This record gives sequence, structure tokens and C-alpha cells, in this order.
Amino acid sequence: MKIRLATRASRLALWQTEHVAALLQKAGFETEIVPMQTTGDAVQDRSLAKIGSKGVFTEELENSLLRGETHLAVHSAKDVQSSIPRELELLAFLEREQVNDVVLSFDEQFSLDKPGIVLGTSSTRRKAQLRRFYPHAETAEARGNLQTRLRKLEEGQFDALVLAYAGVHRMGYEHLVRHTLPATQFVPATGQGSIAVECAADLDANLKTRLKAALDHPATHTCLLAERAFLHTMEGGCSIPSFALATLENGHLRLHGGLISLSGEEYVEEIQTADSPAEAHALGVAVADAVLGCGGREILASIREQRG
Ligand SMILES: NCc1[nH]cc(CCC(=O)O)c1CC(=O)O
Repeated sequence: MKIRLATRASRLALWQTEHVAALLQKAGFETEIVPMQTTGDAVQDRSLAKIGSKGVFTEELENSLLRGETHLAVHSAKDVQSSIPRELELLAFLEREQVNDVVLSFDEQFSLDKPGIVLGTSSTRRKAQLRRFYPHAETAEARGNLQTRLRKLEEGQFDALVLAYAGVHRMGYEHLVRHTLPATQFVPATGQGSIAVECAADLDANLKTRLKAALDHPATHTCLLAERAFLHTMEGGCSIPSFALATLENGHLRLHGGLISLSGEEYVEEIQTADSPAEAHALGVAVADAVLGCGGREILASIREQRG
């Protein structure tokens, strides 16, 4: 049977979808890749926080699932909104890549400690974390797909670029990495480094089971359930500077989640553990509740106020 895969048309998205297709082919499926443009691709001149709507990188792909034109939609897990329509289901999460953010520069001598450096990023989370941990650095907008951002770096619009290692690795830009930011401090966004595969909830149950067996990485899936429950409870999309990273070791699940004010001044974080993967969702909710209760609610209110 031929599985039709909906994807964005960016090089990173196509790489990820080809990776999914290869896993499906190994399991005996035929595949066809169906690229499409999303709002997030079309609108390049405004930051995502300003476009504001949820699912700017996913909605068009989800619509094609709902219309039955494709069987699976392939997303960066980070780009998937915290609640998806009832008619859809997140079927699988692929094994996670290294989760860190990294700093890229063409200058081999580049140092984060140099005064007056300008770092390209459009992520509210990264901007806030940089303000907190590298207050001497300035940030500049760097929207667009990875190739566009690299071009802006090459043109000298900033000294260095802050990106997820996962995308950098998949696109083969590791030679430009000058610094790996520690994930304990620059805690990544929910889902960073994993690829999410979505389907219609009413897709044939037997087919779903076979597709999931070919694609899903259970440990990553457990971590993503915890992180996504955190994000959902925080009521934040990608425009809110929240962060969450779950790890699973020897059956022990650990979730580090938090929220940072846009200025980087206010910072709330919480680490909790659970003894079983079955508690992933509850752990995400508990960490988010703790963060909200210990100052997070006030940070969210002030972010909303600043946005107007
Ligand atoms: N928001 C864009 C986006 N979505 C996923 C990735 C990287 C790949 C990943 O995290 O899996 C990126 C680029 C980046 O943040 O540098």
C-alpha cells in the first residue's frame, strides 16, 4: 500500500519526511511525499509571536489529513500545537536527536563572551534566555527557513545564529557550530529534536498499528507526552517563552519545565520525577501547575500585557 506523506516544502521538512519514508519502506510500505506551503512559510517578514495564530506550520498539513488526501503528516514535534483537533491523532514520535541549542558562526574565533555581539534568533524563548544568561549580547530577528537564516548570517546581519542542533545536524551545518548551549540552562522548547507523525483518528486501526510499529520510539514518545502535557497546561504556544525537557532513564521519567519573562529577569523552573512512563501526562501537568503557582502566572500575565 502506498502511504501519502504531507510535509512542508522546506529542505529540513523534506529531509525529515524522507527519513520517515525510509523507515516506512523498510517496513514494506510504498510512500509518496506531498509537499505543501504553510502560513509559517508564506509569512516571512513578521516574527511568529506576531503572526500569533496556533499551528502556523501545521494547519495546511492537518487539513490535507482531514480531507483524506494524505495518510500521515510529518512535523517537527516542536511546531505541533499543544492541543490538536479531535479528528486527528499524534501517532508516533521518532527517536529524538540531541536536544541542545547551538550557536553557529562563520568566524572560527567566535566567542559568546565578546562584548557587543549580535545573535540572530526569532524565538522568544531563546531571546529571553540569552538576555538572562548572556546579558551583554544583543539579539536580532532571524525568521525564515534554515537556509534563509544562514544567508542572513553570511550577509553579516548578525555575528552568530542560535538554532536547534537537530536541524543543524540534519542539514549538515555542524562545521559552523562554535558553541553548544547546555540544556540545563538553555532548556529547549517542548518537542525539540523529535519528529512527530500525525494521522486522522479514523484511519484504519490495523494500518495505524503497523505504521506506529515502523516509526514510533517509545521512550521519546513518553518524554513528548510529559512535555506536551506541560505545554498544554501552561496554555502557551510557541510564542510564550516556556521550556520543557523530559528524559527517561531506567524507567525513571524526569521533567524540567519552566517559564521566563521576555526581559529574562523573571525565571521560574521546576524539576519533578515519576517512577513510571504511565505517569508522563500527570507529570507534565504537575510541573506546569508548580511553575504557574510559583510565579509563572504573573509572568504570563505580564507577557500578555506587553503584547497588548
Ligand atoms: N521553529 C522552527 C524549527 N522547528 C524545528 C526546528 C529544528 C528541528 C527540531 O527541533 O527538531 C526548527 C529550527 C530551529 O529551532 O532552529
